[in-house]
Amino acid sequence: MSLYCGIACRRKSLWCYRLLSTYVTKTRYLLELKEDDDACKTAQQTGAFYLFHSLAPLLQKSEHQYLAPQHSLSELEKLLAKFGQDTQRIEDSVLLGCSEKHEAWFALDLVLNSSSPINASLQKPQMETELKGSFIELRKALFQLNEKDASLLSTAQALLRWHDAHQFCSRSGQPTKKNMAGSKRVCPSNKIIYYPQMAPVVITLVSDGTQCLLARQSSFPKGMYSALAGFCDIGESLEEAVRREVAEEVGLEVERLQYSASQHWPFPNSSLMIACHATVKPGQTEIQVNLRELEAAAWFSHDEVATALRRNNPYTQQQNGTFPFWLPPKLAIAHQLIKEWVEKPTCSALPA
Ligand SMILES: NC(=O)C1=CN([C@@H]2O[C@H](COP(=O)(O)OP(=O)(O)OC[C@H]3O[C@@H](n4cnc5c(N)ncnc54)[C@H](O)[C@@H]3O)[C@@H](O)[C@H]2O)C=CC1
Ligand SMILES: [Mg+2]
Repeated sequence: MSLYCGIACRRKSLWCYRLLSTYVTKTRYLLELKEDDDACKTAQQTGAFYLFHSLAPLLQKSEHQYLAPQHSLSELEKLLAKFGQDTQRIEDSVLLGCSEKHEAWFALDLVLNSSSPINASLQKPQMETELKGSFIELRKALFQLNEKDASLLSTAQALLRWHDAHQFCSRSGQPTKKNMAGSKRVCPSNKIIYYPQMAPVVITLVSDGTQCLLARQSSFPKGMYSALAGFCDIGESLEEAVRREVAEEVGLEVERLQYSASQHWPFPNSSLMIACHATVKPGQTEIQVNLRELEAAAWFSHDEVATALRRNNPYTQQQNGTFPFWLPPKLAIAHQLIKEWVEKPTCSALPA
């Protein structure tokens, strides 16, 4: 689908209108909202707001999944009045994206960044009653959201958390000021601009050609195994980070590496998960688990992994008290990486 968006590009003093795709016009519109506070404020008039309470999104339960309700600006203004807050609070909201029809989406945390104290008579349970929903920890709800809501709420939580943690300039100690969209903060005294950041993390599915290596940390839910993951060190390339993480965590050297996909991951802070397949050197498969980082690691056959991917109810404890081997849910990039390997076990191709 494409349309004339009215964005003009100047070429030799002539304005020429190009036929731009819906995606391009949407992207340009969002860029304008990030750069122009007035345009962003105007977008709030027709925008939709997702609400949070101390970084937990407002959700409504519907059958086996959660839905994230949206509120219009006028609904939000009425709610803020009921909660004893100034409508000025709306300026604390952050821009998340927009629909194809340029309805902008925002997120506002009703508690964080709040300069006006919350009406003591209206605490969280009363707010939930008023909002006909519950504020639920994103970690608990993420896998019961549809893909669009999961992605929007992950971005929202990451941005709201970043703003909450960057209220002051690390150079001057003065309060920083958020732009209307929330895409940056500026220190008024020295003009330093702070942008939201993500930490790069490599996640690698190591294979020996026929089996794949999965590991678990003691903090994982019982029975769950995943691919090896680790934060990139400063100065490292992606390839170097993969080699180091695999060596550190399971004492193996990887030889071949293939990029698969990436994903924003909001926990515990904001990470960019970069997923790769890798193969170990032939005959070098003996694992030496680093017990400071992992609880266990093991090689799994193609059949074992394919069966685990089909498992629906992973938390069910077996009669002997153990939990069945299961894998991260569909929305996690680890799941996609493992599924890719099951469908094509010889993924890894490039030298590491
Ligand atoms: N979306 C997905 O499918 C998956 C996501 N993950 C995420 O990957 C991330 C990294 O995995 P881990 O094995 O925990 O990493 P890791 O193997 O690097 O170990 C974590 C340790 O690294 C250090 N570290 C270095 N840089 C850090 C930074 N920027 N932030 C925090 N700690 C840092 C800390 O000492 C920390 O305890 C986790 O946050 C986890 O949530 C992990 C597996 C699957
Ligand atoms: Mg790790």
